Amino acid sequence: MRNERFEAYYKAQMVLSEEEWGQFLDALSSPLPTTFRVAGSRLTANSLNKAIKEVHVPILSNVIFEDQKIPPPVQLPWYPDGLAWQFNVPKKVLRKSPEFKKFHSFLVFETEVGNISRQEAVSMLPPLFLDVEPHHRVMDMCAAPGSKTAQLLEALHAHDTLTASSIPSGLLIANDSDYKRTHLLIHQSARLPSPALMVTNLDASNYPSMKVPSVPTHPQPPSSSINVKSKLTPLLFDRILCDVPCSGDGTLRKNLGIWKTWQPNDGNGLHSLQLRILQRAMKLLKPDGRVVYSTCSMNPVENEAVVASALNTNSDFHLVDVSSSLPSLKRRPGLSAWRPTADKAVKTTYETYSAFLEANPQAAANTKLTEGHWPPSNVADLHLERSMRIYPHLQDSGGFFVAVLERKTGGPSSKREKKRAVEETAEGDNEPDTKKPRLTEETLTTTSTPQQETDITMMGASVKNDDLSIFDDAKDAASGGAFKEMPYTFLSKDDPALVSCIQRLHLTSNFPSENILIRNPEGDVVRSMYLTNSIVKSVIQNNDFTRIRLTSAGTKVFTRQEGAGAKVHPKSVLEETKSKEEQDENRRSVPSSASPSNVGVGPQYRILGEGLPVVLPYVEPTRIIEGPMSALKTLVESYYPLLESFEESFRDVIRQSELGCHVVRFPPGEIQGGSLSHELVLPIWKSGVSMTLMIDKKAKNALSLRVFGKELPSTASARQRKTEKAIVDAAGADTVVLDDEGEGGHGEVVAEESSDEVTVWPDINIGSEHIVIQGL
Ligand SMILES: C[S@@+](CC[C@H](N)C(=O)[O-])C[C@H]1O[C@@H](n2cnc3c(N)ncnc32)[C@H](O)[C@@H]1O
Repeated sequence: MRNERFEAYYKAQMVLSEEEWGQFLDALSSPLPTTFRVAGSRLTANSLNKAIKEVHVPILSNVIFEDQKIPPPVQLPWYPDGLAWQFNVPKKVLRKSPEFKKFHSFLVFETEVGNISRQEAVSMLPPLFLDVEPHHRVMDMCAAPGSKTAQLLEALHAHDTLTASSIPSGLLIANDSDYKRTHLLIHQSARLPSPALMVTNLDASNYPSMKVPSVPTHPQPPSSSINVKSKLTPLLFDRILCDVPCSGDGTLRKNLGIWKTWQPNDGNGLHSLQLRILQRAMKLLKPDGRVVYSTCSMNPVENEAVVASALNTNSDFHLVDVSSSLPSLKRRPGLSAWRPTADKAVKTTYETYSAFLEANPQAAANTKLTEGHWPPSNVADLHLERSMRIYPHLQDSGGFFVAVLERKTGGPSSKREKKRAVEETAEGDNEPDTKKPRLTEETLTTTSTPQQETDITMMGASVKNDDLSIFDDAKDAASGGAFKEMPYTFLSKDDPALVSCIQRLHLTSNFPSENILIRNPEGDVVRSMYLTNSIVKSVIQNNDFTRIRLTSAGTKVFTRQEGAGAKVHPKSVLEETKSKEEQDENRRSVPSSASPSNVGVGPQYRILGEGLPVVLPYVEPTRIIEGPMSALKTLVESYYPLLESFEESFRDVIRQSELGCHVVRFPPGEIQGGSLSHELVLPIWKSGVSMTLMIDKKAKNALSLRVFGKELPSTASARQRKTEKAIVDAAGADTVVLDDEGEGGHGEVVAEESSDEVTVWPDINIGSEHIVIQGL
């Protein structure tokens, strides 16, 4: 793979010595190793990582394929806690070696349930340098498809336990200007459900200011709540990630199309948008806050030039020296000299903007090049060497750039100065400033001709004229284009449906029911209820959701259960068969706010599998049923197992329980053919004569593989479900109907799969505007 323009351009930038140049080109033309990260909160991640290290790696260490020893996966030395891995084996080995095939299935299933994230090694870096803590207010300005958002969420959730999720006091707003891609983002982040997450669809370069009530520093008299509205202050962030759209030449090893199309105007055209995004981030940052700017491009015009211009327009900021963080990461310092060009053939490059103008007198009007594309005269003062460049040959990765910026600690120190900085930061920027003139040097980007735009290669994917979503969507978002999301309505704590739901699910009185929202205008209780944390609620209540183009907030925790089995009434058959003591016990758990008229009637809700970790800390401990390994096996292997199929002690407890949703805890244990290394807590649904595990099919598969070492039989599953349901129906009992995701509720559609099918392992391709599903 060669591209003369690419070589001429990068030689002119003097990014590497003669000696390294050959290694650089060799690495660029060899296949990129596969990398993945063990995701989730630290405790679960460490437990799965242990299994990779102690179970999978030893098996994979002795694989001989076609007389060749195949190297096992190795940990990336620089990633904290050894949670990131790399392996480089041909696809043939993954398909044909039984050991690797099994490992591959394990990776696929664990990825599907969110425990593993297939992610390029270098893409894992920016969130690490952002250093997020659970109380931080964080913004991910260009977030889709969301691999870094997932890492940021994990950092917010650092206090999660093995089975329960914490509710962080912080906030993560993940934004992307491409509406479709915000849905990818929502899908991705559903793997780590968080009440602290909001997703918006705005042009980051023009991100509007939001307001939240200021936190009182002294206890307030009760009457002060009247003035809450007047005490709104701009929402500023502790941490902002600007992983901006870029030309993506750092992804050449996997986006091979870039070899054909690469030319210097790719980066030239993106510089102004990148700069505006970074400048907006700097404005939205708290004093002492941190911004990480990153690209998967090696072009200084998209990297050091952007950072230098941003620093020169906001003297409060400096580049942080992070050379001692992640000491095993091999990196090169940022450049202080580079030579842009507008010449597609890269015959000439220019040391200064004036040299360029002198040689091309007409250029000023016709190119996107501005003075800001060149090193500024004060380049030495900016310490661009503190930013970092990752080249592919350094540690067999993609190419990448990261810069860490902070507001100067010696900046506004007195109280008054700090206050002024906050006001200057966001006050007066309340409306999207589409009409405000952009920095004069940058106007050309947004006014580029369609032909110029066609030439731009975005992040590795060739952009066709009608594919320029970043330009279109940015305009759309900034001008408040059509936005068709449903409103966000918080339920009153006394809402009868909510009270009834909480009572039936046996949640404790400290459950934050004031933070439950639904998505419809009238506040009618519909199918799903979402939980947010207090800061998310505050942002929603104090900002028009259409203005901030809010596409998602919080996490879905309860869903209405459809199906005959869901229509439970206090005088259900079961209740009538209970002893008086049991009935009294049930009544005692009704919260005091629940009036007799609104308890036990109306729709049945259940806790969603994905919402359970968030709700678990609030489930009445005495209501959590202890389950044996044999029960777990039966629940995993069958869809509607009859109560008779469970061992006696468990069966008796279940028989005594009400119809509806229950939470079962399975302690670590062993059974023939299975071993559970750590506690598991799962939602089940009890119908008249059967019981169903309420997790989706993918999660069930991952569980089966992890605990019982085998995948569920794929060809049999749909048929098996129908047969089991028929048996249950024949017994005259109500069943809960599993939906197409296996989560229960919408009717049943399960695709039959061919057992020969090669399962694909999704790759969230950071180097592309598009999510790429790749078979290995
Ligand atoms: C490099 S990708 C982000 C990758 C992402 N951070 C991740 O790790 O998965 C750049 C993203 O910026 C979005 N984008 C482009 N222009 C934008 C703008 N003006 N404002 C916000 N997002 C923008 C693109 O839609 C794209 O999803």
